Amino acid sequence: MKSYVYHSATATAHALIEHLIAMMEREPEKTFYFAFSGGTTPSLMFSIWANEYKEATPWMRMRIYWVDERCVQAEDYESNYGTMRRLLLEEVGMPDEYVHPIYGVNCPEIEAKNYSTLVCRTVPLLGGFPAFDVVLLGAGDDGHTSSIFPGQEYLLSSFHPYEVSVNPYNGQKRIAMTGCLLFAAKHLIFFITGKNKADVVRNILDSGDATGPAAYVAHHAERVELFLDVWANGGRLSDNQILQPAAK
Ligand SMILES: O=C1O[C@H](COP(=O)(O)O)[C@@H](O)[C@H](O)[C@H]1O
Repeated sequence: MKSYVYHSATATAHALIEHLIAMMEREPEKTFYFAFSGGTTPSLMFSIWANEYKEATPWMRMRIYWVDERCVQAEDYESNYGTMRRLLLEEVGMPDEYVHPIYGVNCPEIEAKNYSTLVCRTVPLLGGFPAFDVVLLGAGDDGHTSSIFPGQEYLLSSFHPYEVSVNPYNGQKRIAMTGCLLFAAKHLIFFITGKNKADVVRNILDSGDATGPAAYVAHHAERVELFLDVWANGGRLSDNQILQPAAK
């Protein structure tokens, strides 16, 4: 596992975008299959990407999928697809045929099956499973990742690519990428910022027992990278430098 720590969420987002663009530049003939997470953390990255890297990004070689979705309509502020569409995809003119949303408004059980079928049909297989080039993950401060919450670890060993999960805090249904795709990804990248994530990041970086889905995935997947801001890393920019929060 490699971790990269930057002095702010903005700097982390810049570094991650540049990392992804560099990855695509190294293979100029290749089409890249991305699965993006939702939540609030990637919103900053989407805005920076649209505003500062529109010309530098090979959009036509990107295929866009989602790690997870909340079962709401795309116009809802909670929609992971709706957020990325508004902040990034519409801004850069990404063609619809390259974008594969999870339809949160559909019956969750049917949508999980349909999306699993779509992913199996369109994402190149490796060892019998669809293998995304990049799966971008976040983590909740309770240790959830994708939409796999603590107590739902059985989804990590599911052979269905996507399954229905439930947000235990409000009963909202979700559609979540499960272990069979998470562990098949060529690059699994966590993008985590903010001091409320420091405990979960410590658990991810700690080689001891994982205490939640995010740490479990990080400990058991290959080629895991963490893009962190200093606050998610417990105030540490490096092993010997501990920052204090700036006074407001
Ligand atoms: O509910 C979700 O939470 C996590 C973390 O979200 P954040 O708002 O704390 O950034 C996210 O990775 C996941 O995709 C999302 O649906």
